[in-house]
Amino acid sequence: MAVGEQGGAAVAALWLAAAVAAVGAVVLFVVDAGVRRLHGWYREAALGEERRARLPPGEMGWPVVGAMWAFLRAFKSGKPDAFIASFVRRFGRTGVYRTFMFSSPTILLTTPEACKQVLMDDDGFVTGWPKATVALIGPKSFVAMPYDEHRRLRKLTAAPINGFDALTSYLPFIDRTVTSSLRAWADECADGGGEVAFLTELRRMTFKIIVQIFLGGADDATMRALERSYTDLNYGMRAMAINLPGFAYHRALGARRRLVAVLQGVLDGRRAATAKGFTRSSSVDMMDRLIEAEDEHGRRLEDDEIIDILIMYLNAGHESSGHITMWATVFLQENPEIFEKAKAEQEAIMRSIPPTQTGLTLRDFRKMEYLSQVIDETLRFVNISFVSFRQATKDVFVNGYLIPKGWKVQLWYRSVHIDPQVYPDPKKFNPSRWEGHSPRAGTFLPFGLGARLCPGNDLAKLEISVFLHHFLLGYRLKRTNPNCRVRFLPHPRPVDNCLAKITRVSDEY
Ligand code: HEM
Repeated sequence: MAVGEQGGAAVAALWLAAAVAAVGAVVLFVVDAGVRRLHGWYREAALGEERRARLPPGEMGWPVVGAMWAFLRAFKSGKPDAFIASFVRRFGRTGVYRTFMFSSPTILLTTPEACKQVLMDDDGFVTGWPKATVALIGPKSFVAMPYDEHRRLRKLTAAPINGFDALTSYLPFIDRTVTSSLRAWADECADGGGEVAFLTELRRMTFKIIVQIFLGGADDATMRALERSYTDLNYGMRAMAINLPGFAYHRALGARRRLVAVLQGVLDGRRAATAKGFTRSSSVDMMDRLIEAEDEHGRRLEDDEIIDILIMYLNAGHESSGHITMWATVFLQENPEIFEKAKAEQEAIMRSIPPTQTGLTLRDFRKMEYLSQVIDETLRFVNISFVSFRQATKDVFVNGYLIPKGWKVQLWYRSVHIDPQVYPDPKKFNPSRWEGHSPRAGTFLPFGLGARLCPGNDLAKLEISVFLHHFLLGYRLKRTNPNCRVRFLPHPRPVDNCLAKITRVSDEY
């Protein structure tokens, strides 16, 4: 073949390949659009025309996965806000969108007003955690409990954690645990120039505190076993529910089985001791309260109910507090002006404490106004609980759009906290924005709102404040990888768990 002919054949082949690719792309586009439309029709047809017309904008996406890929992609690529931003871009700033996630038709709510309406409507909504999460936390815990049972057990368990008397009684233990932990880490870093995984250590510390409150403490081996299991449990919480070896969800189910076994062992020990007539020397803890609790018909809780409530509380009671303590410390250390202002406040508080007083009191804690602003700003900025789950028990209209009975609802606290209309310059860490500012209802939701408001909110703030108080007065943190990548699932954290050197800077410590 002549050279000219060869060139012509190559060009023709290129044209053919381009034509095949173009046809392929069109076919893919048509198939993709068709499958999405079919899935939408399948999920929405039963609503009938009138109700369908009132649905918020959005789409169901592909069967089975829906928006899960987009959600995981955004969070795993370090751009969590890209997920909701894509709804805003495609469907407008309605603040209410429909989609398909965690195997269910779902409504996403992203504005303070919409979140507040749903959180305050106990008649129209119950909790709606994905089935896979319920299987991990426990079907008999608060995440899946009927309304009346939830009210009763919440009352029973919340008062002993959050009231003035409860906090006063926990404060000395928190104070001791914080000071001894800081001292131990500084010693470890001093010897041979070592480092600590600051987040891992903080999670251990907050876990120790919550185990003391709920189980009256535990030996080191039990504590480590529980802690490790909780780490696996949490990784599985926001992962795809694939129960196959090698997947996070599979490991999390194994972790739950181990947690049940450990807690069953503690419970059996308590029951056996009671049967033999032994009385415990230490004071009453949450496990005792749950064992003794009776409803109005004299019914006591079964072992599996007690264990599920404990698994939930022990998890909720240490993960978020540990993470927020780490971020608040990091932000303080990264912002010298904020650090100095917070430190000056703590020094003033120390000067006001009478020499006869040992340790901090709740009165001192109440004087920590600026530190409280630092913590609120950290809660807003970090968005540790970025979303909450509900399910509609009847048709409800939000912002003029229908949430059909039975559909799941996701409340995007994260979107509320980074809305520039609510928080000007939202990507700036600025504790002073809280000075003299009482947030409008629904605009600040780090602990949720309404009947499911976090029962540990005051305890969490107390723990974090006590830690920061001692840190500001006696220690400094130097991160090994200050620009370390942040992973956003299950909670925002640096991938190196905040590897750092802790240095003691005051002789008082
Ligand atoms: C900084 C720390 C914490 C944060 C950011 C946080 C956040 C939250 C949020 C947003 C909710 C509401 C979930 C919803 O609306 O469905 C919640 C519920 C809950 N939290 Fe916390 N929490 C923290 C600390 C604690 C502590 C220390 C405890 C235990 C002592 C605790 C125990 C619980 C429990 C049991 C629930 C479920 C309440 C219910 O369904 O009635 N949390 N938390």
